[in-house]
Amino acid sequence: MKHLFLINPYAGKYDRTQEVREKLRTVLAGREDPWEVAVTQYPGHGVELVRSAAEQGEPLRVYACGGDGTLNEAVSGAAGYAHVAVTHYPMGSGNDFLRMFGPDACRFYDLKELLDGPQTPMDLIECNGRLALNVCSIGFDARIGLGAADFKKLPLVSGTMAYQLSALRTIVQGIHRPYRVEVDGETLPGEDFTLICACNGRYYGGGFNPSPDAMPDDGLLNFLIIPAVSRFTVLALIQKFARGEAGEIPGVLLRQGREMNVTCDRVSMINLDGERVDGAQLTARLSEKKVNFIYPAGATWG
Ligand SMILES: Nc1ncnc2c1ncn2[C@@H]1O[C@H](COP(=O)(O)OP(=O)(O)OP(=O)(O)O)[C@@H](O)[C@H]1O
Repeated sequence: MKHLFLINPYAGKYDRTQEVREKLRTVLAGREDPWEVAVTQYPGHGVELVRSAAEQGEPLRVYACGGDGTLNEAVSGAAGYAHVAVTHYPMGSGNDFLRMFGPDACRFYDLKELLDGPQTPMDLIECNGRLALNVCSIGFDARIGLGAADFKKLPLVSGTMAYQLSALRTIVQGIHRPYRVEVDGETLPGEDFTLICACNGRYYGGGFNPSPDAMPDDGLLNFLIIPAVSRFTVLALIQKFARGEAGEIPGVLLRQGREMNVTCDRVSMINLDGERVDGAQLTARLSEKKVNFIYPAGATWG
């Protein structure tokens, strides 16, 4: 059994590569299993590194040392390889996928818990030809979260301020847009929507909880479709969304299924586990039991 530690030096607030290397030397001292550190050099490199390690054919455990983007890359590289398993050693700013483990989420910070942890097959979302483990979305949330990058580049603008400016721009430009939404062949009623999510996990965007009941191993995706809301009610919507009460928003549509198709009237930002993909069409399809996920023994997500 080989262990591969995939480190993203750009995750979180500063580069922790050296710190992780030192920790690994201590934690792995005396163990016979071969292990290796791979540091990502550019976005997408993690997928290539994990896939080429998987193709060697021997049993492999991959530890994504970074945030949700790094976990996404590790999972995308490991998907479909039965002899490979992946876990998350959280070092990002959000680390949202792990939040569904509740009080057990903090156990992922202990490498020893992960080294011998059990594994279970989890579903993935195939989204416009890429893979996601957690949440794919389009609409108000994606425009704010992904659009913040435009403001982060400006001088004197902090991270929080970038999100506030992005929220302001999104509200001014219009909260809802015309979309055609279809879930498992059923066209959903309505023409204008605020936000559309396909959830395998439960949290995203730094703790927002669109789907408190989503289970990443139940062979189903949870879809949340929020209709058009006014500028006056958007704050109440955000609060409910953060607390996992989106189902109480008037007119909200909740579905469980295997495939959602969304057509937009223009090329839009699509959120895929916190990463940006642009398109005028979103297809989010269940990819059942596609990756093995390692967790601390006894930790639960049910
Ligand atoms: N060497 C690199 N240079 C630039 N970007 C990189 C490099 N390696 C990985 N990346 C990219 O860094 C991005 C951010 O990584 P990640 O999501 O893991 O951290 P984060 O944003 O701090 O955490 P979270 O998503 O949990 O908030 C990802 O899009 C990944 O593709």
